[in-house]
Amino acid sequence: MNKTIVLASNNAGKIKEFNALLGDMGIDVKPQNEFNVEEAEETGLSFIENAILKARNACAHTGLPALADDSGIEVDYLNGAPGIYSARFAGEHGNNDANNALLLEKLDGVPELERTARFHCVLAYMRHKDDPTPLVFHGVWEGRILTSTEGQEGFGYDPLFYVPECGCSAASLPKEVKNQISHRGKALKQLVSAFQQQSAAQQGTPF
Ligand SMILES: O=P(O)(O)OP(=O)(O)OP(=O)(O)OC[C@H]1O[C@@H](n2cnc3c(O)ncnc32)[C@H](O)[C@@H]1O
Ligand SMILES: [Mg+2]
Repeated sequence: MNKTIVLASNNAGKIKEFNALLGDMGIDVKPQNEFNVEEAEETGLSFIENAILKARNACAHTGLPALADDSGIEVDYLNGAPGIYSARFAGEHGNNDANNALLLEKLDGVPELERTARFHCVLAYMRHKDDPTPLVFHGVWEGRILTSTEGQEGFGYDPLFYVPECGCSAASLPKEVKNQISHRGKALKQLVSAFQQQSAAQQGTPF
């Protein structure tokens, strides 16, 4: 299964997680900045729409198959915010410290039981820009929002995301553990098994 796929993401944290998870599968994923792909505008109203927009944009610029990830955190007390706007919650795209500070501020004084939240990760894989049947996978990771940051690993909201099954924040988990149980890890496992099935059905012709 040696095939190059463009990874339609500019997020260094995500790219590291993808390399760790897909490298072992013999799938060569190259970030879109290696092809000077311009960032897609995320104008969709759902993770699914945005993931497809990003994948289509990378296919169009490279002529290669592309995989995109649109993800974010849904906080129940905030009626699902920041959701698809997670990267730009505090205004400036990708300012993790500002996003985390704003989340803490909005949940100030909210008791533990009402701080439930979950990460979503939607992956879209497209063979080419006009692919009429993008493959879409969705992984979810349940937890709650801490009252202060904890841990140094990961990226984004990880320092504020308490993982009940581990008894610590996502940013306190070794990366191998996060990759096994996270929203992204779950979505990627579905993708890998779809690739394997397809490859078997096509007698070795990779996806
Ligand atoms: O669109 P690309 O280029 O992939 O990079 P991005 O950072 O803009 O990515 P998104 O549009 O999907 O926004 C997702 C945001 O949700 C947060 N997020 C997603 N997955 C996360 C994870 O595993 N841990 C912590 N925060 C995460 C983080 O703040 C991301 O910036
Ligand atoms: Mg983005």
